[in-house]
Amino acid sequence: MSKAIVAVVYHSGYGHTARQAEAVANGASRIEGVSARLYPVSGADAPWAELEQADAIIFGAPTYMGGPSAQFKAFQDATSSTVFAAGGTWRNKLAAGFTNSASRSGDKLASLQQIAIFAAQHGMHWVSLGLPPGNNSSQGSEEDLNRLGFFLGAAAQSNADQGPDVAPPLADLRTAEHLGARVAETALQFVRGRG
Ligand SMILES: Cc1cc2nc3c(=O)[nH]c(=O)nc-3n(C[C@H](O)[C@H](O)[C@H](O)COP(=O)(O)O)c2cc1C
Repeated sequence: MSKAIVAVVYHSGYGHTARQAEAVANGASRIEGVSARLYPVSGADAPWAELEQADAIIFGAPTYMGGPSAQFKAFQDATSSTVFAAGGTWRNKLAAGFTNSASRSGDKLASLQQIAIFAAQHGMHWVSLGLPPGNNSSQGSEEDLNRLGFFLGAAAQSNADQGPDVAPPLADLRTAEHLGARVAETALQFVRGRG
């Protein structure tokens, strides 16, 4: 049976986005035949050889000042030489993204868009969240999957005065798990299609 490797590469300054990243990886590893690997980054150093082995890379960063954190951007910029100029070695891998911030919007969309453009620069295939928006009717609630109503990737919201032990809430972690599982299933389809 075919196997697929899903890498989750993320930055987290204070631990909230790390919770989201763990949920993404848990969702991916639930899919039989998929091995999920978590890679925290905080600048230009990354396990480049291991990322090379991945069939899909899911990128995540907190939204800081309306975009991915500077530490995650430094990782992205490093790929200019380690990946792009080294032969475009991420071409045709799958990609997806997630972000977390304090406000419900907090301009998270700008971070997801930036990550999607980054993936496109590497010739990767973008996998969207694939969930309808939650909590957008009188029947909705804060417990809904995709309660923040994103399509491009998974969003989470962490109250500014709460630590990563309680934030982001379960609904956002389950949304992150959904993204991981969706990318894992798609990665298996790609791997089997190549065989
Ligand atoms: C430098 C900085 C900039 C921030 N900018 C935003 C922002 O633009 N929008 C927002 O909603 N929250 C913003 N926040 C709040 C963080 O996104 C939020 O605390 C998040 O949970 C941090 O994730 P982390 O614990 O993984 O670092 C900012 C926080 C910091 C430290």
